[in-house]
Amino acid sequence: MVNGPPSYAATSASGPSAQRPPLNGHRTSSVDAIARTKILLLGLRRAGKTSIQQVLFNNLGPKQTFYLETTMRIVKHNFDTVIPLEIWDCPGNTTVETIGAPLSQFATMIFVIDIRDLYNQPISRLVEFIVAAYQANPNMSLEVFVHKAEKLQEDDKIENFRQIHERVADRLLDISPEYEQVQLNFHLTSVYDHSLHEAFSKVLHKLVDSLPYLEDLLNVFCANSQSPKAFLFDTTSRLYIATDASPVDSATFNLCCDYLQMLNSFGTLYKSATANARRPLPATPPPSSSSTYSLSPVPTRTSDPSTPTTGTPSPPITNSGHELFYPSASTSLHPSTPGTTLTYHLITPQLALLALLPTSIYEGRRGLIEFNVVFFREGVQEICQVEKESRAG
Ligand SMILES: Nc1nc2c(ncn2[C@@H]2O[C@H](COP(=O)(O)OP(=O)(O)OP(=O)(O)O)[C@@H](O)[C@H]2O)c(=O)[nH]1
Repeated sequence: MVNGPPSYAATSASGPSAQRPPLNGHRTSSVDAIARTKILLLGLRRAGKTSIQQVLFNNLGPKQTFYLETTMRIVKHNFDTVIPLEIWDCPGNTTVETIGAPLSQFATMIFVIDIRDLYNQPISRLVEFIVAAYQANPNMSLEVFVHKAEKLQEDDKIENFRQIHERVADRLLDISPEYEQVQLNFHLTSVYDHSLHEAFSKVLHKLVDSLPYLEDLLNVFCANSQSPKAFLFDTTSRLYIATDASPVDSATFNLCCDYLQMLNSFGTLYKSATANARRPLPATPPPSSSSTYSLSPVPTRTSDPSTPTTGTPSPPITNSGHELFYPSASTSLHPSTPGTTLTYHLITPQLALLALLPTSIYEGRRGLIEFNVVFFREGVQEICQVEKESRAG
């Protein structure tokens, strides 16, 4: 049974603005004067740092990374999602001394190690950075991406991963027993599958102060829509910003990633003059992000529940003719009864709700699903607004 519209009164009234924890590791960038959360991307030469940044945030195809040039100096990349990020892509020879900024400025340090690199050098460099980062800011998230994982067979992959983990822990312990308590997070990643997206999503979760509120909204949406799983995705990077309380299984996550990729790739094919005509556009477009989608205003109700959309996306909203996004779309995953439908609803210009729904609910109770989406959207937009206000100036 699908319930009525959820009430977000508690979340809104006492929520993000009232109880927000202080922002950690945020500093105002001199360029756009908003507090960007800084992420340090480190690792030896050819480890895959630039590939990671480009695949996630610049829509570069995994095979295209082959042609990336060596990074010679630190490059700062801005990316706007639910929080504004500043990612520092460092050259392979960067050391604690040459980084040119206090480590306390960074909210997260990601160190990339090639999974086949079991030698001393990357581990020594990693340990050096961990010690310096821990001393500068014990609350900094320390993440290790054991990268290019797809290159090895399953057994070797696990074994190398374990060895890298063990060697880092041993080296830290050799320096001082104090470092036993350092919280290190290891992830197996590759640009050739969605492991990179899943790992980076987990990194992002630690940086989003409003995560509990977003999760609450997703839990309410799932409960009221009989959805077994729902994600709030960043549409461009395909990182999930939050999910409901049920466990994330990689197969579902991959499916959502693939679906988003398909919508992103085929977007231009669905360019529709009628969509333009239906929705008034602002006289001056809002400031754009590095997202490939435009920052158009999101209507409070994006699709007409009476129009079936199963299997095909709704016409996209376009802004200035070349950038566009879909207000909603859906696809049937298991055509046989009872069946599951994967739905997509744009929530803000950067964020989309992807939810699994029983097909019978999706087809029989569309009005209520759409109604729940409207309430979810209002909650998320309010949270985003609070995030934005807290960082402005
Ligand atoms: N097999 C595989 N190759 C990868 C992966 N990620 C990156 N590469 C390759 O690794 C090589 C180096 O990638 P880069 O992104 O330039 O590495 P980097 O760490 O930025 O290197 P520097 O700029 O020299 O510091 C390229 O040929 C990429 O195609 C991966 O997940 N799997």
